Amino acid sequence: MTPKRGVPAGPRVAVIGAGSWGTTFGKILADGGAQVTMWARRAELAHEIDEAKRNSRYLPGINLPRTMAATHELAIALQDVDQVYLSVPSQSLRENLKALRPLLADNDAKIVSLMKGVERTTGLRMSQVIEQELRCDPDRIAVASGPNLALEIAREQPTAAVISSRSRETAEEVARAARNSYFRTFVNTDVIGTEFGGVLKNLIAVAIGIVDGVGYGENTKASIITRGLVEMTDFAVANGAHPETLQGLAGLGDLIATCQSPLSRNNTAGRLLGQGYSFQDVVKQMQQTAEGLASVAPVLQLARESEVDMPIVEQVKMVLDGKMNPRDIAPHLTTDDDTPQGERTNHGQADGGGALRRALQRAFDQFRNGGRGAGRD
Ligand SMILES: NC(=O)c1ccc[n+]([C@@H]2O[C@H](COP(=O)([O-])OP(=O)(O)OC[C@H]3O[C@@H](n4cnc5c(N)ncnc54)[C@H](O)[C@@H]3O)[C@@H](O)[C@H]2O)c1
Ligand SMILES: O=P(O)(O)OC[C@H](O)CO
Repeated sequence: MTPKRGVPAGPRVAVIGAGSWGTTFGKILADGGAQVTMWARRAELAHEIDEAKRNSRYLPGINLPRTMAATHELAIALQDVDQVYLSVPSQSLRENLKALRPLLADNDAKIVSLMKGVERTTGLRMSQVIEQELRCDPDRIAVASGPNLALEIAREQPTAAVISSRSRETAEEVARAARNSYFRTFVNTDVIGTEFGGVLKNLIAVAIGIVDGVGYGENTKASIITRGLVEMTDFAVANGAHPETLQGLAGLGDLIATCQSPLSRNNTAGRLLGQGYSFQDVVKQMQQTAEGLASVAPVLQLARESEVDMPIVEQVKMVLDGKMNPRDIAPHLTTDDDTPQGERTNHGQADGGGALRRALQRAFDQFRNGGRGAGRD
């Protein structure tokens, strides 16, 4: 790792994971004045970023800031850091945190998740996995989300995102570091809604990719996006989120970007499925992380537990499992083929307010438990 030239005055930060999003976020932070050290799994990639200021595999054609350093040694990346940003595939987060934990034992740095998946084996959100593995105060944890296609941001196209933490102070501290002339950050304290927005839009983007691959047009896609937002909101609210969060950057905003863009890996994976490739072929062809593919099953499990209908996500699972012809996905946008269903526009009204009622019941149970429980953030 070379010494940093013209060391900036901002916070010292480490970014764990040097794929397309980790590297782009490192650039956002460095361009905002932070002292950034990237950690890459492969020594050659760390060397390329550190020396050539390029990441040719994940961000071809992008020049990285001169002040950005990189290493493949975790201990070096984490030395005296104020903030740690995590950007590895969601299914590998837990194993990575086990390696981080001893190195962060004497450090109360803020920990920020940049990931948009849930853990397949537990159904936990990334901030919950962080809390468990690092055994740290949730007030130190934040998540970043929004319509954030890495390559567009690496090209410095103007973009907004939201930083969420149970502690508004933490959210603001992270938001101050993660902003610059082309990247603006808002804050909220709805960690559940912010994380689920990012997870769920991936699943709807897979559905959009599927119908695109089949050759259906804009009516089909608009129908899926609109009904998809209803599913996202019902699910998130039933699991403790605020409905407004799903109307914001981490919900609707990200849904639009991911469903519209050929840069989206989830959208691309769906398109291949729609063109007739099997799930195994799609996984083989994907060079980068498409989180939606691993999140479908745990999300549906959580949906069943919280009694939320997710007809679109159910159909994505059936296509992934080879149990539904992609051409058949669109006619099944409702759960009931015989009785016309109400198109409710206020969350929680589709089932007579059931989702809202369950969320209130959970809040009440938690209150009775003295604040302990799953919906703490
Ligand atoms: N790319 C985007 O536009 C974007 C935007 C917002 C959020 N995200 C989220 O960021 C997260 C990371 O995505 P990405 O786009 O950077 O993925 P990517 O596929 O571009 O990069 C993943 C990185 O993780 C590394 N990696 C793979 N397995 C690993 C393991 N077991 N341990 C440690 N490192 C491992 C890879 O070598 C690579 O450097 C995902 O959750 C994704 O949903 C991505
Ligand atoms: O490429 P995707 O599908 O992982 O989407 C990237 C970002 O999440 C868009 O906000």
